[in-house]
Amino acid sequence: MALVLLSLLLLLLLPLSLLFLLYLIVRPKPVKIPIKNRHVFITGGSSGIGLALAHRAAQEGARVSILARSLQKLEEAKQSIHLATGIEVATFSADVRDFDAVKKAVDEAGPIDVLVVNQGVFVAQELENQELDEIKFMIDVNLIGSFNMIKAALPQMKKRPNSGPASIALMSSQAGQVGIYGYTAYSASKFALRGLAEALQQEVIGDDIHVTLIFPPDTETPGLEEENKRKPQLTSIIAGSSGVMKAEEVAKKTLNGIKSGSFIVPCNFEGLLLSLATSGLSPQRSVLMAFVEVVTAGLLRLAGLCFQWNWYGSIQSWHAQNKRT
Ligand SMILES: NC(=O)C1=CN([C@@H]2O[C@H](COP(=O)(O)OP(=O)(O)OC[C@H]3O[C@@H](n4cnc5c(N)ncnc54)[C@H](OP(=O)(O)O)[C@@H]3O)[C@@H](O)[C@H]2O)C=CC1
Ligand SMILES: CCCCCCCCCCCCCCCC(=O)[C@@H](N)CO
Repeated sequence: MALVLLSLLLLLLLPLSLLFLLYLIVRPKPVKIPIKNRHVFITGGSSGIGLALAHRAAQEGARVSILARSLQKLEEAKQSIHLATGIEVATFSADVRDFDAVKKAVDEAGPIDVLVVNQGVFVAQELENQELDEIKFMIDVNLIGSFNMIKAALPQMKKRPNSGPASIALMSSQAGQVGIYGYTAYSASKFALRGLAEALQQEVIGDDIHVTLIFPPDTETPGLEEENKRKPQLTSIIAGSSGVMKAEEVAKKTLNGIKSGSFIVPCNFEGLLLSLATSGLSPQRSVLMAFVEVVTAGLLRLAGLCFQWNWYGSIQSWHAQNKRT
């Protein structure tokens, strides 16, 4: 018994002292990215999570710009935000796949303090049945569109006049942390954002720009409603492990994550476990979170394996059932 306790103590003390040493060497400074009176530019801000975020940012006194394709949806969003907050948001109609259009919008909007790259499209289907056009569509909008946005906004962001810290936030998905049945193209597009973000953070930290990656679970939005009309049963079963959130809740987590300059922002409890289990070599500003990552790593690998076993069990029984009928 005493031996077990001693080894447990050692197990905790070792990472703790290592982290303390690291802390002494690195001393991460906490960041505070203000929102009030700053220019927040949100792509996909006319619907769902982006719209909820635009509402929230406006409420907190930001100057808000939203970009999306449909003029009608943009106009409706503008009116709903005006009705709720009395604030006029600027709207820009552009397709993120069109760099020139995006560049024009960004130039018109003026220097950005907080860029939220949130536009995204998703159609769940088995790769075998999904048309290549649809696969390319998701990669183009979710990934190349994000490159276009960042490339267009970055030069101005670096020259921003009010010299407070700035933020580039990317809306990934829990399907960007773990591959899910039916999401080959979508998961690929969202995993890719992480590579982009990790590399970009090293490039822009010198300009006091902080990169944030948000990983929501299924979220009640017009986009999800559309997706649910044709979703493989197994996609729903596996994604069901993480429940469904409201767009407003995700928007709140997102804005708080941006303000604290967090690199990774989980949105619910399952998301926290998932982020800990997949922390990899991502930057971590919070010493407390770093500690939690280190001491829970082994256990969370076990938890992750249990989820995988469970999912493969579901896949197996689904196949067994579908052969019988
Ligand atoms: N809802 C969910 O379950 C989850 C969503 N996410 C991610 O959150 C983000 C927002 O999703 P959600 O709110 O559900 O989506 P919605 O479908 O409700 O809204 C998508 C927004 O993106 C805009 N958009 C789509 N394509 C383009 C384009 N080519 N150029 C410019 N704007 C575009 C849309 O406007 P318009 O069509 O007029 O262009 C709209 O404003 C996405 O990146 C999604 O992958 C992550 C996890 C879960
Ligand atoms: C250590 C163990 C952690 C376990 C928790 C695992 C839960 C994973 C569930 C993943 C759900 C993915 C939903 C994607 C939603 C989305 O992006 C779409 N609605 C848009 O297509």
